[in-house]
Amino acid sequence: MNEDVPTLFEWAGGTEALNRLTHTFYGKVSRDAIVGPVFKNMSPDHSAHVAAFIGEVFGGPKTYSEEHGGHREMVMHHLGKHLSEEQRRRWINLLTDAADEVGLPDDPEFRSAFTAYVEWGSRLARMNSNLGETCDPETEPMPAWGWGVPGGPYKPPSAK
Ligand code: HEM
Repeated sequence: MNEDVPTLFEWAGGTEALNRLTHTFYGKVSRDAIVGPVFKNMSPDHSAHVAAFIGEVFGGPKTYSEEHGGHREMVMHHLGKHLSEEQRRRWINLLTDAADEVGLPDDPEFRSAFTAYVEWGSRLARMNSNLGETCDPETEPMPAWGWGVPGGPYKPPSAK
């Protein structure tokens, strides 16, 4: 990728913005009747860990890999949770609400990449949650997400 192109992590606003996102999001999750019950035992660090995970996927620091067990650990957290499609969809809807509420960039390019990643990741999380012991998390590398087909950050028409 061209060195002048910011990563999704940088464009999102870095660690501080992603922490704001997940903090607001898990507040909504914990109050929600559909998805709240599966998170009733989440740790106080949960939102910071998920922010670190997403940040790393988006090209930020490798904090989740270096300090929180890496991709394998994330997959392991979902095994046996038996998530339903209704719960996954609510998770996505609440995350999108939180993204708007905390003012994550709302340009078409960023939201396309963001939504593609969480749609993909949440479907894998749901699949893994129903796999039980047949899942081998070792074979799943940490994903690295980019801008995708839109091809880079939004540029206002006058800057093109
Ligand atoms: C892109 C999608 C997703 C990502 C990146 C993600 C990431 C993570 C991470 C990093 C953890 C471990 C947190 C920690 O270390 O404390 C975790 C745990 C968990 N996730 Fe996800 N997740 C995703 C989707 C989902 C969805 C769609 C659901 C449910 C509808 C879900 C339910 C859970 C649950 C129940 C836990 C364990 C909570 C506990 O410790 O009790 N995840 N997730």
